[in-house]
Amino acid sequence: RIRHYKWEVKYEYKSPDCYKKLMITINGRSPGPTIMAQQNDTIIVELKNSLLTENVAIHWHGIRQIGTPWFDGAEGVTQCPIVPGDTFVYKYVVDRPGTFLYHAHYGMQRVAGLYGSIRVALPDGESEPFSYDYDQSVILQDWYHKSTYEQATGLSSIPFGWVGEPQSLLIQGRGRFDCSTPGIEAGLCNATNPECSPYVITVVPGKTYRLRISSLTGLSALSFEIEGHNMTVVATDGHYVEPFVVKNLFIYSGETYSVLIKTDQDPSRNYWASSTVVSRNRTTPNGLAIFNYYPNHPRKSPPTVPPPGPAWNDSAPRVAQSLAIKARQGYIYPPPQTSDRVIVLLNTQNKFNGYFRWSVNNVSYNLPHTPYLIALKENLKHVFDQTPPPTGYDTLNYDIYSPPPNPNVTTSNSIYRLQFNSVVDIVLQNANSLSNHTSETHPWHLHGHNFWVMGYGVGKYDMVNDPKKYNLVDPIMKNTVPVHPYGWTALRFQADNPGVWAFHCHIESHFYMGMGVVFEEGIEKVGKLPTSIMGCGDTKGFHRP
Ligand SMILES: O=C1O[C@H]([C@@H](O)CO)C(O)=C1O
Repeated sequence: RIRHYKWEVKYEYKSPDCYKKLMITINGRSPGPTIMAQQNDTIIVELKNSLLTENVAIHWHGIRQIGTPWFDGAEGVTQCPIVPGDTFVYKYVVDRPGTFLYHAHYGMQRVAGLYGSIRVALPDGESEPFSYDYDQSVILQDWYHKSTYEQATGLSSIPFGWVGEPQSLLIQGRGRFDCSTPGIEAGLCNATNPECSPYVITVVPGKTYRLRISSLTGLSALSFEIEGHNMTVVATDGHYVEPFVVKNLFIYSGETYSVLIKTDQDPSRNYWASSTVVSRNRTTPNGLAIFNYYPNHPRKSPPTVPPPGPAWNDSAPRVAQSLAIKARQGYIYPPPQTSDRVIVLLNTQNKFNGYFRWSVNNVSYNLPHTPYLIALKENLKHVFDQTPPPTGYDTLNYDIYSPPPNPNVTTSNSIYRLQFNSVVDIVLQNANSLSNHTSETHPWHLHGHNFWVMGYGVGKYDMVNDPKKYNLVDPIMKNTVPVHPYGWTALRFQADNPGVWAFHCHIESHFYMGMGVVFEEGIEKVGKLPTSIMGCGDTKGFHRP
């Protein structure tokens, strides 16, 4: 089956949290339309860029793009940007059932509202290993009143202008900023605007709901809960999880979870659904939606105060949740028991020529102007640094509990070239940032693959002993995974998807500040590139037949 979408991307004034600002919409909406498909369908999205003065590119987050690496949507990696006025056609197969996402992958555009979800159902005749009566998707987001241009300019200025904590948290595109905050210009914030009335999840008593919860925050790690209701986690990133029950779900930018919720509480009232910032000293109020028991009025406020959420600085329950996620019995894809190569990636905040940057093994990442996929296929060796980036750091002497001793780094656009079909282990090692006693949570997202999550640990990764603790039996497969403060996370994947794939921190400002790497595998197996991805950098003129 072919699912054909026509999207127009443009700026519009919106008030998702009652405060009026420019937002990027798809066909007038943010979140954009949900792509509904069945496994093995072909998705065609005809995207018209009506942003007037701004390029665009859209990444299909969690879709592996097998055989179509040129439609991954990572600007600078797999395609040239789509220029204003142009229409670009994405065409790819959704090869796995589950919940996935799409979002802008150009500059810091995602945080302007250009995102949505993809829901892929099982083929006819197949059924899920759990049952439910209703199925609903909710995207969590954090929201800033400064434009992405102001944010990006601050991040790349001296003195450094940090984006700061978000002004509000959105649940399915709706949040609430306090319009009586001092200093707000008259007329910009209107608490009675229907655009910012809380999102309502209406439920019938005595049923089971599947809630597909995803996060596309720009910065925040979140805890999500529904007052008085437990949630049974059953899937993440398109893979079934051995079920476990939580009161609150920790979710990081780029992750998706399916949970089951029984509507078995007092049906005479409504309940709060709430998102709370964790892992950073929060100043943002909780995001609130209404979990509405039919037939109560959907706007009737619950009689209770919203749940405060967990303590922001207690990382133990977050690590515990990470450790609890295992592949579901009967749906286990056993990992290769050994790997061919180990790449350790030290995550640090540093400076380069006085600019704040994030880096991996002391190299801060810059995207080239000519996309790698085209450069590699056409053998344009001069467009990026051909020296491979470092595969580790000084594990013996580096103290992950102190700010970097040499805070200065280099920048590079070089890439890791992986042997086709080889098994690669990646160890993400977290450390102290430039501020004392601070280590942040970074959600890392890999394009083109699902990886096995082999293990998590606190402290410095031990090359000899920690691999012995890997889960070789039932590790979950995911596409996005957190590395916890002062901790490490180990992943394994098979380099079996010909193409060029980004791997980066999903915090929008951190990727913008250099927190990412790129892998190449099997470039010689990549088919003929479509000319539509060309036209920028050294590929100018390539689009002529
Ligand atoms: O990249 C970042 O910069 C700030 C801070 O470290 C410096 O202001 C912060 O919290 C980040 O995540």
